[in-house]
Amino acid sequence: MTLELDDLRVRTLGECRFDSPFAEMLATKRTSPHYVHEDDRVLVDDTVSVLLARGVPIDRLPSLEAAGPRRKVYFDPAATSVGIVTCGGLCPGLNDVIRGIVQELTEHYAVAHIYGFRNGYAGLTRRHRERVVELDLHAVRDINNDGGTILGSSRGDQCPEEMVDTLVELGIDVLFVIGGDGSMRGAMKLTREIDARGLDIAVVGVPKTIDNDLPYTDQSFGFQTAFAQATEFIASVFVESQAAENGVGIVKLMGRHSGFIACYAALSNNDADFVLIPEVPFVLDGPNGVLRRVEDHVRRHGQVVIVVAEGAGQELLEQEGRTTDASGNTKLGDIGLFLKQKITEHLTEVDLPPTVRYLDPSYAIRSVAANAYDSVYCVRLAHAAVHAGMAGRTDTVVVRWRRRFVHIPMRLITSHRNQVDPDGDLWMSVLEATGQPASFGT
Ligand SMILES: Nc1ncnc2c1ncn2[C@@H]1O[C@H](COP(=O)(O)OP(=O)(O)O)[C@@H](O)[C@H]1O
Ligand SMILES: O=P(O)(O)OC[C@H]1O[C@](O)(COP(=O)(O)O)[C@@H](O)[C@@H]1O
Ligand SMILES: [Mg+2]
Repeated sequence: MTLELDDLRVRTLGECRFDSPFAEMLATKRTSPHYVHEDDRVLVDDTVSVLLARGVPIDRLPSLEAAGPRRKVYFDPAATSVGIVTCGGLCPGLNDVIRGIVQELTEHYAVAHIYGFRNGYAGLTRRHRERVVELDLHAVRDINNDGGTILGSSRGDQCPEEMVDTLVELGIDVLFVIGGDGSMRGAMKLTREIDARGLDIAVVGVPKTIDNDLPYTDQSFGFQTAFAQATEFIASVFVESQAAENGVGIVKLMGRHSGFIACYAALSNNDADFVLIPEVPFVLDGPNGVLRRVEDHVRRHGQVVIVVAEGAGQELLEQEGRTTDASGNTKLGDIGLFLKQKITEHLTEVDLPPTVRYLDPSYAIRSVAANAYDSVYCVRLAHAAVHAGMAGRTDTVVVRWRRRFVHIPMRLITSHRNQVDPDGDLWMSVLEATGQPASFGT
């Protein structure tokens, strides 16, 4: 997708007329290597060749609005009510984001009310309206020490009209949606309904994905915590595989469409000999197939460790009878167990009867509390989201792009999926670290 500058402009509800609590602090600030002024913009591209190829003046290059506090805000803080909802799969750091939003809104903007909706978009429906909780500093004090989300989450479609009725009933001015691609699609339906009714409600997203598969964001929050957890499971099967004759360790990791968790976890301690991800198809049979390569490795080293992303090799599995979850995500076939079976059969056939250690840590990598790095990242995203909302930005998501916090239009975050580029440097690092071939098969 070729982006033009105008595709990157975020929507705003109107002129910012109220004094911001940060006005004094910002009065003398100018752009520096470590700060981007609110009137400045951050470039999307960062290579000379791409910038030159655009062939436009610098001020027409694709660029993003800087996130952060404004000197003036759109909403009168003392009269502002805010809602927060967390949707979709869990991710380390959800509580940190909630906490950061509540603290910033309370301590600096001193808004009138902060409401938490329970269990995702379901919490905005009529039947769950009475379960809305009021959030204050006390309610969020220690929540960063826990995984999950104090608000709960859910998948499954809800009616935008009904959800907007709830926002109106509670007098919500800004809704913060912490969620993934599905949540942002839902949030865009909310803004469409808000626009249709001519309401003055801002919707600001904080992108969440354990798989790191959302575009226009350096790396999603919680991802680092999750792959660090995954590393422990790889280390376990490595130890087991070393201790056994023809030891085979297999770890299946989350990653429906993108193999980032598998790549990073595998690189982290370099115990993996093969990494299989959705972005790089593979074949099992033949002289260059996975089975022969695994066999060669076991012959040479006496053991092997394979890390497989759950979405890898789906084309090798039975496609019939595939169902979808409540949000419409296709349920995947189990590539981990399939590989376990095929590798066991193959090694037994070639007289290398294996001892297989198979781990599927599944939810164990995403249900933990965020590590210190992710906690910092979450609180900074939370602050950015609050500033965006108070400044009347809507249909907008806050992200970190090339280490700067910026605003992007919500529709861009759902425009495509971030995937491991088989021609990119991450996959090259995986190939270097594992020594596996660039492709299996022909
Ligand atoms: N196209 C869509 N339109 C409206 N709501 C959606 C859409 N896709 C998902 N949602 C809703 O967003 C919420 C979270 O979506 P889901 O796909 O489960 O997780 P994620 O946000 O992590 O992608 C669910 O309540 C789901 O029904
Ligand atoms: O069982 P659930 O809750 O549907 O979640 C499982 C799936 O969600 C994912 O973590 C993706 O979710 P996110 O990218 O939205 O975090 C997949 O990797 C995983 O298979
Ligand atoms: Mg999703």
